[in-house]
Amino acid sequence: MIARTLIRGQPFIRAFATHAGPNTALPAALHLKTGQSFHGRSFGAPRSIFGETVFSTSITSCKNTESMTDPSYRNQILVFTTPLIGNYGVPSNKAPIDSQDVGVVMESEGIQCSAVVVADVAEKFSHHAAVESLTSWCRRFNVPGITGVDTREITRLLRDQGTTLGRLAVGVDASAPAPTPEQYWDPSTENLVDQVSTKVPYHLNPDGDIRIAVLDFGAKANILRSLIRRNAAVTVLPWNFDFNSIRDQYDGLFLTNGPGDPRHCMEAALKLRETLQGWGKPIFGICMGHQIIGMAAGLEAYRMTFGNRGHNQPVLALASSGSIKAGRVYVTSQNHQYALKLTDPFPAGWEPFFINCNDSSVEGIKSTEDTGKKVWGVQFHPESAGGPLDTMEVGAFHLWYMHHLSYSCRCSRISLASVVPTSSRYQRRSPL
Ligand SMILES: NC(=O)CC[C@H](N)C(=O)O
Repeated sequence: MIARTLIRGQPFIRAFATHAGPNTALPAALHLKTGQSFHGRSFGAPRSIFGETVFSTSITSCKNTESMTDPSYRNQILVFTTPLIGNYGVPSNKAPIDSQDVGVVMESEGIQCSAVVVADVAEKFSHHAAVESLTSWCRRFNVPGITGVDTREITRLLRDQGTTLGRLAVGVDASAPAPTPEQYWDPSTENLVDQVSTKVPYHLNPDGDIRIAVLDFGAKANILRSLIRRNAAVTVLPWNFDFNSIRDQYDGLFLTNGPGDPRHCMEAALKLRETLQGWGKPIFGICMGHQIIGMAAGLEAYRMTFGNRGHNQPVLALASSGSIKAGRVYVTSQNHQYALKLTDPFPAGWEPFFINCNDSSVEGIKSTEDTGKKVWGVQFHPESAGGPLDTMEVGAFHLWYMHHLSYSCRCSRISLASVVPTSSRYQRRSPL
């Protein structure tokens, strides 16, 4: 069969034949709260859901399983801008029993996003590690998908109007009228972290040579893997655990990624403020963890109109640290809707570390050297999975200095004013 799609507005015939869905597929419709509807075919679970519609510009379609199992995508309807998804199939999620691993191959036990939107889903797949199709995997986890829609048009809308509440209607629901604006459910009103964080503390690699406590806001498995593969003994704690009561047992504290609005986790930021005042050991956070560190430092978190999702987000380093050099741009993996507000000057004792080259949002913060503290957070995902490894060293270096408990960051800095435009004109549009 020949599939038709559009490349840059021109009809384009794709002459390979692996990806046509079954003709028996149910109808499906993606409705946006802003009034637009897109009609296509259903794949995966035959059920209708509400969620927040977001797009990812990741072009590594074989890594879609890593995005879909990332707990930070919880309750989101994920639109892939890569048109053909599923041709690599889905691997088994069981990690080898004898490895020093976290037990899963992907980023968590199952699919975390609430639905997926794919221009052209592949029913047939081919990869040495694949055990099932995207469709059957989605069905097993009760996650619906829609295919046969123009994801470029949906993405163009989202990049102009911002992340939008949506409903994926499947089967008879697809021909029912679209919901009224009041009927859309907004996941950002809920504390999603509380739904995905571990309920009880647990240990990984207990014989490791440094002891790291991890506050779990919805940890991606690769963050935990990255720590234990560097031989850290890891204790994973619920997001709102009172770390201050046990902090003397640890060499460092790590705050993970996680879904939703960080302001629902103010409780954790206030506890961290206490930690920052009385505990001099290294603290590092990724994405949600970085936002919590920022809120503890006195910065404000806000909801971005567009968010950044993809594995091709450029960030500029403003300070040198380890192998990271001020003035260099790094390509990073990202998945966030919220950010820390850029203020100039920063709160005393803190400085911006990275800045997004597209929209000037804060991509990293760190404690200043004069404070003697060893704290930093990055908005992007240095651990990748999926994404580029450019900034792996940010995490690895941090772990290294956690281990040696020394801190050196004496190189040049770039002033914020020299790189961030004073006008807001660069921030009006999502940079796709
Ligand atoms: N990947 C993450 O940790 C996401 C952080 C937060 N939930 C946001 O959307 O900004």
